[in-house]
Amino acid sequence: MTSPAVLSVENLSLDLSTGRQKKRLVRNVSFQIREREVMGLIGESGCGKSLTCLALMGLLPAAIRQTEGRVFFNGRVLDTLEATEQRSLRGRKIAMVLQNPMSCFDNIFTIRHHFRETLVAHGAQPDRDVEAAAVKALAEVGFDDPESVLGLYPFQMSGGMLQRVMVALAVMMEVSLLIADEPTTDLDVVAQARVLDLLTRICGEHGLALLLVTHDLSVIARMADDVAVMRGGAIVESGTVTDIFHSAGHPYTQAILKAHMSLYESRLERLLMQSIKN
Ligand SMILES: Nc1ncnc2c1ncn2[C@@H]1O[C@H](COP(=O)(O)OP(=O)(O)OP(=O)(O)O)[C@@H](O)[C@H]1O
Repeated sequence: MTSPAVLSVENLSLDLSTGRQKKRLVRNVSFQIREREVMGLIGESGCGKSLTCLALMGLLPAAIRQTEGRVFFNGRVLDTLEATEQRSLRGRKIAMVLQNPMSCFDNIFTIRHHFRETLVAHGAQPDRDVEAAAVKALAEVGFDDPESVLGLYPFQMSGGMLQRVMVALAVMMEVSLLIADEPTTDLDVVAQARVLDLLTRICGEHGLALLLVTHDLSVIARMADDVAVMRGGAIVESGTVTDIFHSAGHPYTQAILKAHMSLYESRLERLLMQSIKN
């Protein structure tokens, strides 16, 4: 029996509207993510991946609006919920990990303050045992000394550490859906592997669904169950990773798979494979 959809996006369209400019940036995007499923979203730069994620979080820039379509979260239409209920749901049940996590933190407040504010923003009592919940979540995402992390300011932490704090906030809030928008882009390879391992482990242990945006097809091959390919604001092809990678139907998907092979099926990869075998 297939598990129910945590997120269901139906014909989502997003339009830019400024004084002079009107433009459709995302058109008729539809996909579903089920419990415990990892869905990859790939596509060329500027095709609308991040805007799609921001729309799901209710965080679109002021000039961009959702003009068509509906988003269901656990069977409930997000748009028809009261504004406060929507805000509460997004953040309490849906969390996002960004490529540039610094933009999500305020440098003048400690990590402790961010944990406290997140809980309070979603209706918890400020005197609840924030400290214990935060320490537990920070330990879960691999911090050896979580108590001391609570006293740090964001500017004292690396991008990889702040991403782990974002995942810890999601763990503490017990979200059901995590959206990771290019979580490895700004990291060195060791930190990349650490973040991907962390996402895999946390999603597995907590039964989260994951929407993973990346340009890296190896990451999709390794982590995702399904994949949707975007181009020019629309999804041109979607299906299981096995189906799409084995027999891509759309010329754009075929082109990116071919480009990936020519880039990475390289001498370096062969040498690495040999050294692993030896
Ligand atoms: N605040 C904004 N105002 C106007 N246009 C915007 C804004 N944000 C994004 N866009 C435009 O919307 C389109 C989609 O942008 P988006 O950031 O979603 O692309 P993307 O697929 O995530 O790209 P990348 O892979 O490079 O991150 C682009 O043409 C971009 O220029």
